[in-house]
Amino acid sequence: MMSINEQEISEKPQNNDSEVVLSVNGVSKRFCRDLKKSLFYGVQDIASEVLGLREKGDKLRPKEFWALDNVSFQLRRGEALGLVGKNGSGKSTLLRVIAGLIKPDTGFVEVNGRVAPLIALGAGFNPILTGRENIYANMSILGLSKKEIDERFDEVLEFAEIGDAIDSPVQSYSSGMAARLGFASAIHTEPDILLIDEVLAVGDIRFRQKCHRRLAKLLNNGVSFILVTHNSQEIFSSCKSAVYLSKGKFIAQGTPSYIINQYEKDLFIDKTPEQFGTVFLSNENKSKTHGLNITHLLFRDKTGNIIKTPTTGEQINFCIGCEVHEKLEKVNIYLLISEQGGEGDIVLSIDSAIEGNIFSINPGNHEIYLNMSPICLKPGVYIMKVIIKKDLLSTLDYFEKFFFTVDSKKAMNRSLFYQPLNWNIVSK
Ligand SMILES: Nc1ncnc2c1ncn2[C@@H]1O[C@H](COP(=O)(O)OP(=O)(O)OP(=O)(O)O)[C@@H](O)[C@H]1O
Repeated sequence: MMSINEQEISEKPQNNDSEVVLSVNGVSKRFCRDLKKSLFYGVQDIASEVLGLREKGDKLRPKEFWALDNVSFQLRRGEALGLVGKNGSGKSTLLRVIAGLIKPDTGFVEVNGRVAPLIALGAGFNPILTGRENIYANMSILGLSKKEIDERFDEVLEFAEIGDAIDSPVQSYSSGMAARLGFASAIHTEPDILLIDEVLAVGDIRFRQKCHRRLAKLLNNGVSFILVTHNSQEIFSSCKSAVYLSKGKFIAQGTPSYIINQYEKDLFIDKTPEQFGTVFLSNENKSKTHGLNITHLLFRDKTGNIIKTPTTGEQINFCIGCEVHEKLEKVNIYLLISEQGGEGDIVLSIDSAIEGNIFSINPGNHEIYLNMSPICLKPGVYIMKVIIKKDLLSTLDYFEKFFFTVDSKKAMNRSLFYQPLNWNIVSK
């Protein structure tokens, strides 16, 4: 588990005075991968509960695992909280526990108000009932009387924009139509807390925008929501804070930019080699005939210390270590940087020759310094291809994939690159 550092604390939303509407306290939930054992444990748990012998659920039985492991956080009135984590990290399970659909094995959830869960597609609709029947069933489960539903029905229908399909069985709906109806009926129950699990992902862009506008309005009226999405942009545009879960554990809570950076970094680091941010090469079996071999690639700060992870906006030197076997003239360096996990587009292409940097290098061991002051890559994981050429054409040596991470020390504007900024107000 990541330690809560100073930055995280300083980046926590500063709304401590507002009312807590949801408090998740040390919640754990265990599941079993084995169907037979799972059924057996289910029967065992029911029997123990009936007989008042229910053991503390803090131990795993064979084939069980923690889908949620001691998760705690709070949600305040009018707060929009994004919930992020890899597939299977426990996000939906957490929402189900909060909605009261499943019982935690340890810990408890305190809710102050009405919770409207919009979990998975169709928000729990019955497929053989019509949209109309489902609205009545759904809204009454959420605590509305028939009269209240009658009064709101037209508004729900208008918001959902599904027209005549309202009288067809929900099983004939597309996933987008079911999501529209689910969202429309949930927001019209006047909830205090909305739980939104990926339902917006299936809507078309226009409907998603309409949902986000409505969510902003609800927030202003004091409604709180938890939004689960794999779309980071949605968290940026809708949420003021975010929680990061990994393997059922609470990892961190903070501003969207801090949490998404942390999450995206972890997402890609899993797939990258151990030599991350520095690489040392053995050139024992390499031919020396080209006159130069790359020995290492790394970053150094201005005093020469090796830095594994450069920080956006800070000065850094990218260093190419090389062993030169003969005097070389007209050497140029070519660097191509792309984002790991991106579309493969080059985010930064540097050809030293273009800006007139063509080097002569004597035999011996050297480090070629590229001073970046500051480094303007945004926080993320990158792959760099390094090519050293002679006479602009022949390749002396190259390194295909140098992986490195760029970190950030503070919250940053979300953009394609970092722009150093200084604001001033000048009196005229
Ligand atoms: N009823 C269940 N029985 C057994 N295992 C379950 C059950 N429900 C969920 N799990 C497991 O619990 C873990 C957490 O699942 P959960 O659906 O909460 O993850 P998630 O973060 O919502 O994932 P995704 O992003 O893919 O929707 C997964 O390993 C999943 O397979």
